[in-house]
Amino acid sequence: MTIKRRITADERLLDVAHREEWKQKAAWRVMKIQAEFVEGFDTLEAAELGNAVGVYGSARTGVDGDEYKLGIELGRKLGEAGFSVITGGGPGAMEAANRGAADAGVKSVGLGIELPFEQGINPYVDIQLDFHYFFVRKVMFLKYSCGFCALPGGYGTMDELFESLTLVQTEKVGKFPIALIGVDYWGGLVEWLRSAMVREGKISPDDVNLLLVTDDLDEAVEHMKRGRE
Ligand SMILES: CC(C)=CCNc1ncnc2c1ncn2[C@@H]1O[C@H](COP(=O)(O)O)[C@@H](O)[C@H]1O
Repeated sequence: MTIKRRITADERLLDVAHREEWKQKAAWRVMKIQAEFVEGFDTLEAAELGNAVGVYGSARTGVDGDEYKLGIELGRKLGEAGFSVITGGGPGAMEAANRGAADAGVKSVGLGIELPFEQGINPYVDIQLDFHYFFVRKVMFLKYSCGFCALPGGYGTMDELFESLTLVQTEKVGKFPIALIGVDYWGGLVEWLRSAMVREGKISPDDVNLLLVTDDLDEAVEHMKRGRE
């Protein structure tokens, strides 16, 4: 099946090719962005998520592999520990974590995003939001989670991870545990943080300790409990 490419709201806002259109419709777009914030806050306040953990991870994780099983297990263990689970609502690792949360009977949230090639929200989400703008969606992740777990992922996962890390490092958010699940996958990145960023003085040695890197899901869940109210 071929999926038709569509122009997204983010693209219209950011792409220089749409500058003329932006000039004419700037005020309307700002209102649309505002409406997206209002809708997000309203829905997630009404959802009464309690303590929730954001789970990031690849949209491309296959349903038949060990990584997908790991995602289900993580969602389930977080749920059993009393956390709601928030993901991007897409396929792969997001779907796995939502599935585990649904198995555990806790609230399973999907912050969906409009993309040029729409994939749709995964079926294990019970509270669904659909965003046009990545930046609005990121605020929701951060406002309604008390910690994050990152399963192996690509650029999208990195973006979400480093946004969270920057906010913790700059003390914009307080206690906010972050766990990277998968020593083999993440070990090289953490090694590079030490050998390049710390060595060149771009971050302090303690900044690396803002990340827990583990294969042990129980350890990750215990770590998340440090972010609870
Ligand atoms: C196969 C494909 C491109 C599907 C896209 N469908 C998606 N649906 C929802 N969130 C997404 C999607 N792609 C990326 N993201 C966001 O970026 C992260 C995954 O990006 P990546 O696959 O690691 O880089 C997720 O945590 C999610 O919040």
